[in-house]
Amino acid sequence: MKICLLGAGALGSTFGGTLAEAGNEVYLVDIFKPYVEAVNKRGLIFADEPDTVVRVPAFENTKSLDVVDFVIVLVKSFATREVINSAKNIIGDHTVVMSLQNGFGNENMIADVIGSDKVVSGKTYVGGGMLDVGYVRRTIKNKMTYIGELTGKKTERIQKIADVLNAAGMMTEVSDNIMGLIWDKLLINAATGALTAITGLPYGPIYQDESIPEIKQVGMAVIREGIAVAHKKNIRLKTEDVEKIWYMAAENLPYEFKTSMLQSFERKMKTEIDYFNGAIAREGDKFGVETPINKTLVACVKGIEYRMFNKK
Ligand SMILES: NC(=O)C1=CN([C@@H]2O[C@H](COP(=O)(O)OP(=O)(O)OC[C@H]3O[C@@H](n4cnc5c(N)ncnc54)[C@H](OP(=O)(O)O)[C@@H]3O)[C@@H](O)[C@H]2O)C=CC1
Ligand SMILES: CC(C)(CO)C(=O)C(=O)O
Repeated sequence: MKICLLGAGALGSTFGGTLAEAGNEVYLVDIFKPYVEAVNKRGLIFADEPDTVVRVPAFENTKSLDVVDFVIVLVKSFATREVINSAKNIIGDHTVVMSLQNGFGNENMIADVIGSDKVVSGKTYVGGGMLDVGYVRRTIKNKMTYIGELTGKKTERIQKIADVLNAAGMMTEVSDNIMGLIWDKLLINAATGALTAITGLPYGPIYQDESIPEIKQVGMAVIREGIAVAHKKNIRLKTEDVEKIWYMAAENLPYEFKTSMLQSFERKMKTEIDYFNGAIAREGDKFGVETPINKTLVACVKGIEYRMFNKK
């Protein structure tokens, strides 16, 4: 299959490189020039044991590419609209575009640009970490990816994509409830992302030691508000057990684990807060559900971002 990764950071490289290894024709597209140069010069390197080098072409944009069969969007959510607008030339009548990003709202942004008939969605528990430019740690073993049509239908095209991912060793299931899966993960990201980013704490003190009970209380309040919004939207969640969802966020993750939002702050980068707690707050406003705790966390994270980017 001819596949283009829009955004070849930690997770885009993980998916793109693994799909290329399995024999697909893969193109990695990323605006970070040193990455593109490094991958084209010495290949994409996975920190496996031992290292694996995957030869896969990388590009700074899609200008020189033709129409592909399948596009996976893996930029951070705040860059979704821009990246899809810049990649219209590779999207033909039969191209399928899938967001595997965290957060809520990416599918709508993509559909606004190319039409909803070409858009499918996915949620993944696969992990990627960029250890150095073009040098990536991938966590694939026993990590599920769920994909689905926005309509919930089990179509031939979604099954074909699942087959391609499974053939590359990425365990994938087609779901008829992709919106439910999006919200299951949204609750997890909203509960832990902002609280860890604001406090600067890894999971250990929060989950293993339970040193600060107030953090768990606030995290659970975030989840409760999210479930209330999901109810109004008729979203089918996997579980509504608030405490279970709180602990699911830390399943199989080590003491020193840092959420993606904390990692963004540590790299002095913008966060996906608008698509995590911000999305719950926006949907709450739309459906008449109060979300004061989520709104407070959005305000705190945005305040920190402002301070970071407006230093005098
Ligand atoms: N990493 C992980 O383990 C997981 C990540 N996710 C989700 O996956 C998504 C991607 O995350 P992750 O890979 O960690 O993020 P990264 O920041 O590592 O990767 C995103 C990449 O996209 C690049 N980019 C930004 N704008 C454009 C553009 N217009 N065109 C091309 N490339 C662009 C960025 O470049 P630059 O940095 O120069 O802006 C960066 O290299 C997020 O939604 C995240 O929440 C979900 C599950 C696990
Ligand atoms: C690992 C997890 C699920 C947070 O718990 C995550 O997706 C993130 O860090 O963004």
